[in-house]
Amino acid sequence: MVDRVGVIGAGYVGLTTAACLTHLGHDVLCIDSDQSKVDELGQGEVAIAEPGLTELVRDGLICGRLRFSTAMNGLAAVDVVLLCLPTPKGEGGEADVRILEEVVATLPGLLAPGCVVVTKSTVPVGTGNRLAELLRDAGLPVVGNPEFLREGHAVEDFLRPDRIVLGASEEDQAAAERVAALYGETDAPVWFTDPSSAELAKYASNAFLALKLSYVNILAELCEHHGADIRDVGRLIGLDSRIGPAFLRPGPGWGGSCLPKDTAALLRTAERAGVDFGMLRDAMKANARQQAAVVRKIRLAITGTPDGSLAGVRIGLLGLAFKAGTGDLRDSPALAIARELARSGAVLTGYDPGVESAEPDVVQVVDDPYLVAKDAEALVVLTEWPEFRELDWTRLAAAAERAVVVDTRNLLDPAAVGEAGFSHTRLGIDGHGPGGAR
Ligand SMILES: NC(=O)c1ccc[n+]([C@@H]2O[C@H](COP(=O)([O-])OP(=O)(O)OC[C@H]3O[C@@H](n4cnc5c(N)ncnc54)[C@H](O)[C@@H]3O)[C@@H](O)[C@H]2O)c1
Ligand SMILES: O=c1ccn([C@@H]2O[C@H](COP(=O)(O)OP(=O)(O)O[C@H]3O[C@H](CO)[C@@H](O)[C@H](O)[C@H]3O)[C@@H](O)[C@H]2O)c(=O)[nH]1
Repeated sequence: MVDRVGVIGAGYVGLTTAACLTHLGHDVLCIDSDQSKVDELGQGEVAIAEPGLTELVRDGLICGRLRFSTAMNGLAAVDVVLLCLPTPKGEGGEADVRILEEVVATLPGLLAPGCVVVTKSTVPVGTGNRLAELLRDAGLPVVGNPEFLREGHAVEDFLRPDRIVLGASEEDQAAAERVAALYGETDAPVWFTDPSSAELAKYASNAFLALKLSYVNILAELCEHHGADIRDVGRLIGLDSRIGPAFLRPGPGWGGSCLPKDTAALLRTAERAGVDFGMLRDAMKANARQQAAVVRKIRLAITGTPDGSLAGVRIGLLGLAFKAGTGDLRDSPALAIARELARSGAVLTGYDPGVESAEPDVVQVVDDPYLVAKDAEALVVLTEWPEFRELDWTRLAAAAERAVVVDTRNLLDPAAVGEAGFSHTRLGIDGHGPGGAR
């Protein structure tokens, strides 16, 4: 069945949702309060780099089933409206749902009775029940449908998700069925549950990933103390089907627009409920320590001591985004490390295939990876873009003042950087065993 769908918010989640639902045959009106974004999208210009997204947006515009607007009144004609609004980190760590609540408060005056209101934003447990109560008198059923897409894989994850979660009260089950039908034929398990379970499942999923990552980052440190290799340790624990191989690569810390804010929000939820979720607090602390440890490694590689001065030292950064495949700088560990290096007096140049500009007082962004090496005393790989492996390391060595590379993603080919004369610092690989020199 073709539905007339409204999507509010045209960011990573909203634009992907709008474009993919159009692709699945629906008629979609996508609303955003940002006039310039709406104008650009109406011209088929997509500012975020997501494989396949621009094509889907343009296909939708051409066939006339995808429209963009800032005007909410067009929503009067839709059967389902999906809320894809920001829920940023508020004071004390909890999710700030004010934008969402302000928009929801306007819906009874805008939507036709029977229109299904769907929360795709990540919202704290209890939000769905509260919204359902608020909208019941207006005859608007509410369904929670948390989104699990990853940046850089947004379209693929939306169209082929691991699961579709629908959280609704007993009386809104028919509405939940209607939302499930939006996705058409799918191989994914479609799971109907209550609103609170759907909300908690979303936070629990991100928090579990964060726990796994902090675990592997600490293991990498332990590997260094014992001369072990984190790649082998990760592979060997990942072969246990109960653990699985994903999310076992150490790095400069986990970041992005979701994991940091969602772990903080879940911790706050637990604190409010009087539930001790100390392991989550520890994982967050370990993440902050990881970024500090990387800064110490960089100091050590350049000055020979973990506390050495970086005043006036030129450092080239390869990668600024929080992970490869995106230009997103929100809560990027790479940028946090850059800030710390800049605070210590280092002079930074950075290149990232997805990033055109960052914080000018921290790092000068260039559009050529070889420029970051110019007169640098060290290169630091902070984001795992595969193309960094393919760089001409002899050329980089020639441009640099000193051939020193700190590879916080264990990405580079040791033979290629070694042959070019670089000293190569990695995470959890090159330790010297107990009592060895560090
Ligand atoms: N980014 C992800 O990978 C991802 C994945 C799953 C879930 N989520 C969750 O989805 C939600 C949205 O995240 P996002 O990354 O898409 O955010 P985003 O910041 O990329 O996009 C939000 C959009 O909402 C618009 N907006 C803000 N206020 C508005 C208003 N009052 N009316 C209309 N539009 C308004 C903004 O202009 C922006 O375009 C959050 O709750 C997030 O936690 C994000
Ligand atoms: O082995 C690994 C895997 C990931 N990371 C880091 O972990 C962070 C998070 O990566 P990822 O989860 O891929 O980022 P997001 O695109 O923010 O996606 C997460 O957050 C989204 C928003 O809630 C969810 O929808 C997704 O399911 C969830 O994976 C990044 O800094 C990565 O560099 C590592 O350091 N090592």
